[in-house]
Amino acid sequence: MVEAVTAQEMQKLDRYTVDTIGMPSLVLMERTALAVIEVMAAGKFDLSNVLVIAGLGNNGGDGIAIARLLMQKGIRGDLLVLGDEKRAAPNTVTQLNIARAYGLPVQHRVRDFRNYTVIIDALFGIGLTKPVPTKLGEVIKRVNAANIPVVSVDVPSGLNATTGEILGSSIRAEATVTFGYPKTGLLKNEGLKRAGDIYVKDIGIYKPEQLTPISNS
Ligand SMILES: NC(=O)C1=CN([C@@H]2O[C@H](COP(=O)(O)OP(=O)(O)OC[C@H]3O[C@@H](n4cnc5c(N)ncnc54)[C@H](O)[C@@H]3O)[C@@H](O)[C@H]2O)[C@H](O)CC1
Ligand SMILES: [K+]
Repeated sequence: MVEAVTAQEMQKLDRYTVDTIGMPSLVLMERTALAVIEVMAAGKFDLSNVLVIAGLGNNGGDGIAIARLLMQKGIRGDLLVLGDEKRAAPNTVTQLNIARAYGLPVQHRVRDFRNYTVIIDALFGIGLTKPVPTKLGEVIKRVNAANIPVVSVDVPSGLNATTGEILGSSIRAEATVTFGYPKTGLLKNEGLKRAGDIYVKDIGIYKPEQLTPISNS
């Protein structure tokens, strides 16, 4: 497995890719969504009724893009956005506008998680640094109690992506699709127990030392 990175190291690589390489962040977000779809389509998950749970940060933005792509493939499911949309990150607002423009309904509450065959967890990603707000902690507990397979986007929500410690409460995932490099928090402490199968997907973010042109010798 390639060398793992901390949340900060990943955020630095993200900024380098956007600011120095010039890759638009929405393109990276679309690639994260396509990467998760690729894993979901590999046949290990029952896609009869998919629930995407999205937060307000860019992890949520990934989730909204995933929900839109699933709908456009004719997959039955729902998108649940948790939090006040007015406080969402800019790219997450953009993803919400795109989803609605394509006709995807956006829900803000779901009564029973047990109606779904798989849940995609896009509540929090590597940006979570403080304990999960109480209400969202309750949702995480209800998701875990529903015993439905969960696929986490980048990191199981509620985990510190660097230390693998739980910040209040955290999702227990069947699988985690993480981007660019494994996160150190997926490989130790509670992270190791809650990440499930880890898929590391290339979205075009590389360490500068790995950018040396491939010599056509
Ligand atoms: N370089 C990459 O790997 C890319 C990663 N992407 C995705 O972006 C997230 C990281 O996004 P960020 O905005 O930094 O933070 P999080 O989404 O992890 O959110 C945590 C942050 O947001 C607050 N928050 C979120 N939802 C709520 C809510 N409902 N109520 C209150 N607060 C909320 C939370 O408190 C934290 O402060 C990374 O994991 C990837 O999934 C990019 O999409 C592409 C490039
Ligand atoms: K997540």
